[in-house]
Amino acid sequence: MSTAFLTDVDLRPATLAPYIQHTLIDVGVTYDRIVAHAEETARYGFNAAMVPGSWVAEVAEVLRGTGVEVASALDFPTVGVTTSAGKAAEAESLVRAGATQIDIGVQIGWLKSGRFDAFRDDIAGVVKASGVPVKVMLELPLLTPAEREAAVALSIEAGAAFLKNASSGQVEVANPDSIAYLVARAPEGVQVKASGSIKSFAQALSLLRAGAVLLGTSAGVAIVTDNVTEHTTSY
Ligand SMILES: O=C[C@H](O)COP(=O)(O)O
Repeated sequence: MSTAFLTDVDLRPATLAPYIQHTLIDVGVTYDRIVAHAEETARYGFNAAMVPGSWVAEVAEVLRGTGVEVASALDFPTVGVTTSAGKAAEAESLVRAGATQIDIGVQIGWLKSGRFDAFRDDIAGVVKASGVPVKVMLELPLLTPAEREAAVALSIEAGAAFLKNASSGQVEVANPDSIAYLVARAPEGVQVKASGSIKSFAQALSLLRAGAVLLGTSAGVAIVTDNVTEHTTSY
């Protein structure tokens, strides 16, 4: 995915749609809501519909033939509670159901306990079992500087396709500094996804300018229609 458009003169909210992963991971999501979300994802031309694993098959069915990706998140929102074997098995079943990308919560408790091999192998197990691009949710604000360095290096070693600053806005409001930190450490072939309370076109643009190539947000429609009341237009 290229960010060449960022130098274009035609920078409008709608041009960001292909960079947005349209997210709906709420408790109690119904069939009607999930189908509407999938249809909306295709209608606005978002990169992917990011949905709970339990609805992946239905979303894949709606999006069949549209070219829109189907993404899901493992061990989320309960980050760090799922076993490695459970994650790998779930990853395999999500891909069988139609997921083409997987985001995963990582075991930062293991990292903080010095269990580096276990931390890496937990991610590698999902990479191997899924065979699709895996995005690692690093929860950067919860890590010390040394833990951040280790988490990034171990994720890359494990085969992560994307480094992601955080799983949600409860952990971090996505910001250009975190994205630049990850971009500076991502080798060729590894990219950066921004996530966490991305609510406005201006904020989205600042994250892309920092080097993110994907934005995970539940406010995709507001961003691409620039229908966000709280932001002051400064782009
Ligand atoms: O990766 C996606 C995030 O969970 C999006 O959630 P949010 O828009 O509520 O921050």
